[in-house]
Amino acid sequence: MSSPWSCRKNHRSARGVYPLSLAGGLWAPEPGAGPPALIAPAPQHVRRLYALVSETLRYASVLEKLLDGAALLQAEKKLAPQLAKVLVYDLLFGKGLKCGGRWKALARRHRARLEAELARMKVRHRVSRNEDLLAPEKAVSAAASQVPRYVRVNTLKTCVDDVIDFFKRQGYAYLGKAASVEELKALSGKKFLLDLHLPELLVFPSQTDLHDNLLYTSGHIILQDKASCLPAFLLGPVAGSHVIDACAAPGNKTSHLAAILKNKGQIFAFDVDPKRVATMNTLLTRAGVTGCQLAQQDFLTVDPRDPKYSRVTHILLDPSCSGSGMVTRGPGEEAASSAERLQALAGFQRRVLSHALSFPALQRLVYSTCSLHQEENEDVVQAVLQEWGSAFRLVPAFPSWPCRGLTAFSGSENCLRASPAETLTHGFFVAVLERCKEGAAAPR
Ligand SMILES: C[S@@+](CC[C@H](N)C(=O)[O-])C[C@H]1O[C@@H](n2cnc3c(N)ncnc32)[C@H](O)[C@@H]1O
Repeated sequence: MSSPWSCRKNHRSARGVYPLSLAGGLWAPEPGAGPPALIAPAPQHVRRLYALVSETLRYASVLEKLLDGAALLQAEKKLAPQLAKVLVYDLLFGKGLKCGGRWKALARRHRARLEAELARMKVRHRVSRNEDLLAPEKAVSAAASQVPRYVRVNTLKTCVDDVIDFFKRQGYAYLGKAASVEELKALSGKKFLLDLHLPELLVFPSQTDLHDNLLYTSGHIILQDKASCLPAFLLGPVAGSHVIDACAAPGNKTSHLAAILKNKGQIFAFDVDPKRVATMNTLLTRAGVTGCQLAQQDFLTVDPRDPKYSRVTHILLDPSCSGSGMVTRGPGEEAASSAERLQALAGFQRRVLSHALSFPALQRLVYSTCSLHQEENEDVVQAVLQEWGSAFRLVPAFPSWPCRGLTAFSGSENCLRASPAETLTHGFFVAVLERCKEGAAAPR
């Protein structure tokens, strides 16, 4: 931006002048045109120049990501980064390039790639307006403060009616079953509702702290986000089933599975992290879970042909992910989801999902992440389904759930997504896979 820009009234390009356009568009010098003739700027052009520069600066971080994504500076080695930002700002967000010559031609050459990158960015951030790209972190934390306190009743130890009575005795007003997400959003003070989607979930205002509550410390209630209750609910094994929880610690979904199974059947729970396994052991005991074999083991090393797992019909797979959907995270943390890290995570997620599908008696599997990234969600599901040919299919996950998978491939709307803004939950993704009747037994 340190170039000696000056303004001129008419729109014609002229060698040797560095004019900025009328109406906020950019005029740029012909490369190699020699030193500019200095033209005294008219006041209205100074205002437009100022507006262009300050708007470019306002969008600087978005523009940097667009330049990176489209690899513009790698493709155009002579293009200075600051000039690139102004050009791209004007091309995509301004009034359209009004400059002539080589810069305009350069920007137009990359237009399709830049526009595609902008479209992808909007899909990733689930926004439709350019403005909304400016401070996604702010938008997320504002939405996060609206996420209610969800309380899952642990039916291994108590029932919904008893918990409602308990809270009423503690001075909370019970407002019945919610009819809409708006009702959840409007909750305040010492009031609570029964959730509209999940039968054993109570909903309190977001500031409600129940960590010291007797029902929590005794394992009668579990403080678990609504989205995180979806995987076990949608896996829905009948009592007596054999189920694997592949990446299980700290075990909220495992104890939910045990509640759905009424402690009848068998859960094989694995986690690679010894500390998390120790915590999980304590929490499962507190929740009254029996019939669960917990192993500190890399799930990828578990042998699907071991006769021990010959009756496993259901698998819950909630692998490590970027966590970009977790709304309690600090604003800077999203930056850690570099392309490299995402690629590594997605590679692991594909391997672990494919491994899970190789259990011979498997009928139904739920894959979930608390990530917003398509790379860890729809893309993983698509790649593994392709790998397995016609052996497994994606089935509609909770058809009445309002927020669906991104349109990444045909059928991806069968997946569901959750977000603070749309479903008043953490950001989350769920896919439900079922074995096809005539399906092949091994991946292609
Ligand atoms: C998202 S967390 C699981 C949360 C858990 N499902 C719950 O609801 O409480 C992912 C877990 O996967 C575990 N993990 C990562 N790689 C693994 C592997 N190869 N085998 C088993 N567990 C793994 C991590 O240690 C972590 O505890």
